[in-house]
Amino acid sequence: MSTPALQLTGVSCTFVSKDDPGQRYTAVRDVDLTVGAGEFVSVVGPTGCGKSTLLNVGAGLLQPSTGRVQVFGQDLQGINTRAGYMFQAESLMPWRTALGNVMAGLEFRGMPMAEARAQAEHWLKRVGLGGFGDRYPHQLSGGMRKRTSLAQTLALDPDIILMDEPFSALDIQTRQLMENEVLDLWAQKKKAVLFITHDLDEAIAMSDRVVVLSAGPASHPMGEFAVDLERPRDVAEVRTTPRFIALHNAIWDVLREEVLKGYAQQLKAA
Ligand SMILES: Nc1ncnc2c1ncn2[C@@H]1O[C@H](COP(=O)(O)OP(=O)(O)OP(=O)(O)O)[C@@H](O)[C@H]1O
Repeated sequence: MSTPALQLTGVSCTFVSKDDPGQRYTAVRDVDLTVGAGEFVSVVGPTGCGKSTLLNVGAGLLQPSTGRVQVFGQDLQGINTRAGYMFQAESLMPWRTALGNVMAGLEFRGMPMAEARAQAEHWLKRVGLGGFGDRYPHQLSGGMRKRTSLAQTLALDPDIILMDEPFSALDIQTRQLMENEVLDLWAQKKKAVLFITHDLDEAIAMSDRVVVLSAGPASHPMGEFAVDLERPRDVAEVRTTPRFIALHNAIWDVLREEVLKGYAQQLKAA
């Protein structure tokens, strides 16, 4: 097997509790998680189980309390420079146009201005925003802002793409369009993707593999499912196929109990 793009081995993350600074809270414990080069892996799990924590560990934004993180076989030190991120929250700079936003990362990397502009224009076109480069974020729809973020991430040509519920704020139609766009772009370049979502349908429709996390505390993977649906896929159409439904049932069997536990914990904490 080739060297994984991202490998977490025995990763645990313990925080000082937000509610009681005298207490420690172990969000994830002893997590092994691998994303192969070119593989699309989704992580699903109940709310608050530690999905974003694992993504932040993979991004190098959070150092695990114990465990090892390797990127293409090398121990990760500091920020994961081979990864690009796309988060749930809006990440565009409101004072920059769409083009300016896409150019920003390239400029920060020291790319000459003219080249950065050409690259950014290319990527805006690729995500269907060719004519919108001069618009500011507030002049774009939510879906267009997400597309701009996508162009921003892809323009940097990362080997690993980390996505934390990137489309959760979108309406269902726009969301499915974006999901299909991501799959098209992914199929062309086959980057390693670690995709975090609450939405099991989305996870199955997009991925090669779905990893199910248990409810916290000390969350850990409790099931892993290979998604053997043919590609290319249309995320709306694939949901109606018998194989999708069978996979959904199998994964939901594992996930249901954890979602209920996670929900009960939230109620207790409220
Ligand atoms: N910096 C921190 N300090 C204290 N606790 C934290 C910190 N970061 C995360 N946690 C806790 O760790 C747990 C996991 O959080 P995380 O955001 O990773 O969950 P999640 O699965 O991504 O949640 P959601 O599905 O709601 O987005 C939560 O209980 C959270 O409160």
